[in-house]
Amino acid sequence: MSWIAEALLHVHNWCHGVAKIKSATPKSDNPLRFGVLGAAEINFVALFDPIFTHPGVTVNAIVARSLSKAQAQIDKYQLKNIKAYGSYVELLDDPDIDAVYIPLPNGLHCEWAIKAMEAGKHVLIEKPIASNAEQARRIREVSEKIGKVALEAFHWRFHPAAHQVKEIVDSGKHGNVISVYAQFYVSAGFLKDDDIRFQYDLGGGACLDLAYVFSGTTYFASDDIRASKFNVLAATPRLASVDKKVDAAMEAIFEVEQPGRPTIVCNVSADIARPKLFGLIPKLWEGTPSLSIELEKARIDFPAFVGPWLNHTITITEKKDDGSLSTTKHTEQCYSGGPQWGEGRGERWWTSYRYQLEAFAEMVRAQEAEKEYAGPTLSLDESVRVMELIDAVYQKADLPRRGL
Ligand SMILES: NC(=O)C1=CN([C@@H]2O[C@H](COP(=O)(O)OP(=O)(O)OC[C@H]3O[C@@H](n4cnc5c(N)ncnc54)[C@H](OP(=O)(O)O)[C@@H]3O)[C@@H](O)[C@H]2O)C=CC1
Ligand SMILES: O=C1OC[C@@H](O)[C@H](O)[C@H]1O
Repeated sequence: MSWIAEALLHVHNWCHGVAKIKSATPKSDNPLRFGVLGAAEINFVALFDPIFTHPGVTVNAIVARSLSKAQAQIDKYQLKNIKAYGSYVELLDDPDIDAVYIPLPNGLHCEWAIKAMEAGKHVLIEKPIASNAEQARRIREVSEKIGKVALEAFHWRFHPAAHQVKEIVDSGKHGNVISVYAQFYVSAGFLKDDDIRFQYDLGGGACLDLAYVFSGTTYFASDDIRASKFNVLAATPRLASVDKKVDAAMEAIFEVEQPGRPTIVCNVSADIARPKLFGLIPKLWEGTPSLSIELEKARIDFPAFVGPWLNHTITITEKKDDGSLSTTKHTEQCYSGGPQWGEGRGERWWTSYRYQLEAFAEMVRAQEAEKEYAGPTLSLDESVRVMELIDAVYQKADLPRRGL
């Protein structure tokens, strides 16, 4: 599945001349040294590519359950000066590793994030942070106790476009938020039946795999997610043919209640095996994620909210007095700087993963220097709240929580 993101990234990098920038990026004397837990498909897009343009970060080791698989990934991407390991514990024992990236199946995130922190490493954990809220709380507890950074890799939250939309919403200029809608579909056939996403024991299911729809709706609906109360009103799954505990698709409606604000209704729709048209044609036109925010005086459309680095638009359509949409529209884009990074930070060509890496590296440096990190972030409290919402959706749908 990640081959699609990788192909798009190659086109993006080619269009922006990133190859030259990569070869012209020297590494600092004291870089943050990453070890990668698993030769996962997503490694190139989410970690290697951003590292190539970050002067302060290197990848120093990859481990796979078989040494030859780790070595094969090193060879495939022509990575230099990297150790290959054949046992996860061996990598965690390596004193030359400062931080561990965890692109394991969701059901293994919690176990290995905790083991990595206990081995003295900071952790960047692929989304979703864990299989359920209880596991997410355990990660938060260990991170706080040991004093290591643990960050959920919801990369879209680090892109300036997301911050721009958030600022527009929070400005109050368009009134209160009434509702938020988010969808993300993957066409049937893109994921094989034995994919980790269809395995209950590995934390499979549309809600967890496409958790962006929960992260997106709650981010824009909540002033402070810690003070928001979520009530799941409806959750309708379509079960996977390979395992009836796994949601191939989920449609859910939930309310967000917060002090001093009108209740907001959120609708989410996620599908990891979207049925084809006439059973034959993948509905590729439905393939891009999308998100819309209905406010009292306007509607904001932020399609491609998950991958704004490729190309995005933020369209604000004003409403007439009767609440219907007017023809007055305004479209903007934001690829660098923005309200949270600030003027001059980032580049047009930075992917959301590159922004995420920038933030993670700064968080680690701040933590090590016992300083406050003030840049864009995604707190473990937010990660826990999103997982609590997903647990509640599974409960409403009469499906077992993952990770039991
Ligand atoms: N941020 C993003 O844009 C994306 C994030 N993701 C997330 O990344 C994670 C990995 O996804 P993806 O790269 O597609 O998955 P892959 O199946 O390619 O990778 C999963 C890795 O987990 C390891 N693994 C360990 N135990 C098991 C097991 N019991 N069964 C299967 N694999 C195991 C394998 O490692 P080994 O090499 O040791 O055999 C494998 O490399 C998921 O959490 C997913 O949600 C995925 C795609 C995009
Ligand atoms: O970005 C993504 O796209 C498709 C999903 O299956 C994947 O896990 C997700 O992170």
